[in-house]
Amino acid sequence: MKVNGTHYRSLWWNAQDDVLEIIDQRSLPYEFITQQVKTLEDFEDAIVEMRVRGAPLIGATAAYGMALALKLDASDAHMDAAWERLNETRPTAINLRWALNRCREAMRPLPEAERAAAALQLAHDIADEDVEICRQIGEHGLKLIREIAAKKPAGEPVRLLTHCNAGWIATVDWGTATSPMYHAHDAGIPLHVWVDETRPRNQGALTSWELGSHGVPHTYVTDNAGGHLMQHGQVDMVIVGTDRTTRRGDVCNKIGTYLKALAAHDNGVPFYVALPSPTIDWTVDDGVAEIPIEERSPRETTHIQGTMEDGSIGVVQVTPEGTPGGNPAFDVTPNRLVTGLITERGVCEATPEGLAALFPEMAGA
Ligand SMILES: CSC[C@H]1O[C@H](OP(=O)(O)O)[C@H](O)[C@@H]1O
Repeated sequence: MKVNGTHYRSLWWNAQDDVLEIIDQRSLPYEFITQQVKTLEDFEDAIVEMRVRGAPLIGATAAYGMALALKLDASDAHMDAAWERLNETRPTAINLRWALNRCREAMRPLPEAERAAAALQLAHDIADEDVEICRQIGEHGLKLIREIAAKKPAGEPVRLLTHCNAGWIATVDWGTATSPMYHAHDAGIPLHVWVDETRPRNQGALTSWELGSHGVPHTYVTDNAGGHLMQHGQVDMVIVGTDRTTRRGDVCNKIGTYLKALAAHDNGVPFYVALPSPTIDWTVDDGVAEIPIEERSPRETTHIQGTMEDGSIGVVQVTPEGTPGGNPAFDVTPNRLVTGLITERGVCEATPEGLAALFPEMAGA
């Protein structure tokens, strides 16, 4: 999407320097900083430290990481070692494992001399595919928003709520949850988006940065405001992203998503999940029991980053010295609380049958 009028993807290949470039999201929304990712350690750091974040973007980044590894040493042993190192970076988003497996399975049969170029091309393909998948999610989500708009007086905005950042910077472009918003805004449908702050890393500020840059009206609210807004009829639809959705439609997403789903269910508010197919884990049924939930540093909860009075980026401690912090980074929303899944192939129920109908080649695998 555009940043100050210039189109960007969240990562891109710098052919002149033969290196991957990323937007360093640790500096957003305060500063727009790009970074070259040159070594495998750089790739690991970018994912672990969330310079790149969001399930699809993590997957695309990992694909470029494998390409670099094979450029350095195209042997099976080095490919497997790189697979292990990149797979260890973050445990929950399935796109990481999906991209690593897709690369390794494609490279294994090739002669070593062909692997580096083939892996780089595959990384480009994965990035381009993600852009198209997210665009298609936008088209299918637009239909849902248009249906709501049709029931409102002319000019009255469709009021959405979203959690975390499932935006264009969580993917290669468009975003997942935000793609329907951008498509609806561009189609002239009045919108207002309630943006959850999303502690502890405050990805809601990233969503606010994105929506503001695109001119989409929004309000940044505390994580705990969503239930109140829904109780008072202020939300027409919830759209969130996902880091891993099971074959029966259980949805793993940023911590707090489950609570939004409970509030939506209690208040009869449609709760939709924007779901690119690489984010479906076809090997898992029960998300609560089977999806590994990343436990991140307690410091992310006891401290918070922001812009200081002098304009510098600073970190302040919000708890007493020595207070222990807990930081589960995701939770799982059972499929019974999900109204529908917005995929690149259309919208389906959050059920095994719904997903199998859209992805028969995967469901039966
Ligand atoms: C389009 S996937 C976005 C997904 O990823 C985020 O997690 P994180 O910021 O920790 O990478 C969050 O769960 C979003 O919904």
